[in-house]
Amino acid sequence: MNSYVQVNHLCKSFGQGDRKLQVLKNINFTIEEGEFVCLIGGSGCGKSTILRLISGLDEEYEGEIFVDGKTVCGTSRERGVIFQKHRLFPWLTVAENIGYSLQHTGKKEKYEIVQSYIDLVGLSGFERSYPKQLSGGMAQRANIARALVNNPKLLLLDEPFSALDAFTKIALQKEMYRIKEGKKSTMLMVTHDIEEAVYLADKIIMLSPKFPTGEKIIRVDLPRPRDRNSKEFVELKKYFLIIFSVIR
Ligand SMILES: Nc1ncnc2c1ncn2[C@@H]1O[C@H](COP(=O)(O)OP(=O)(O)OP(=O)(O)O)[C@@H](O)[C@H]1O
Repeated sequence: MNSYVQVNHLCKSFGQGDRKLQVLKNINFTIEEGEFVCLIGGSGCGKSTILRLISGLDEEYEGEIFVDGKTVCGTSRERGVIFQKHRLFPWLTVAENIGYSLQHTGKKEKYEIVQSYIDLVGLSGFERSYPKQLSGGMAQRANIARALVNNPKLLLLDEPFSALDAFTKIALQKEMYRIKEGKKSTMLMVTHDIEEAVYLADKIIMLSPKFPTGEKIIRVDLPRPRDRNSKEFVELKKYFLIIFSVIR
């Protein structure tokens, strides 16, 4: 059976001639339907580039990228993207931002859908607020709801919590996993935070040109809900930190 996402022999360069920079060299991995996968690696190793290629925002590469058995061709509502900084429209309210892409949905249905996502991300009471009236964590919640409203089968997240304070970050990590389980979506998240990866991921893909094939894939089999203070969690985190210190 084919995996939901299949990346085969992926290579990507920027620039040409003397200025050519090869960022990705022979990257291979798969993501199964419903899996939560984290992508980690040193700064500049090409994590965001992989996300952009899978999302279809960048279509120039060598190798193969299949999502749901089809070669990725341009962006699609089936693949939602969440960036580090929210991209809410400042002139629209939270509810209007979340419902923005539902332009062809009837008024009553649209209201119900938007409200259900507002509830899902814990923003009830802030429907009529504007982005500038929200905290960083609340804006990112609205951003997540806006991506989820299209019911994407695959959610691509580029360091979505890195600008948040530690408490908000932990709360949103928990909610992200709850949302993934509830909506049965598949998620690929880029992160610098090893603890975040060990907490969330079913599988961690480490990127480094120091690995023979450009990447190393490690399954995280800790039971859920995960306890950040358990011996197994702390040991796994230490293990990743050691590998990370060698490969970056
Ligand atoms: N549009 C572009 N044009 C030229 N070079 C680019 C472009 N996008 C990315 N790069 C280069 O590709 C490399 C990988 O960038 P990318 O953003 O994928 O890395 P990253 O692993 O996500 O980094 P970080 O963890 O610091 O965000 C970097 O050297 C970057 O300068």
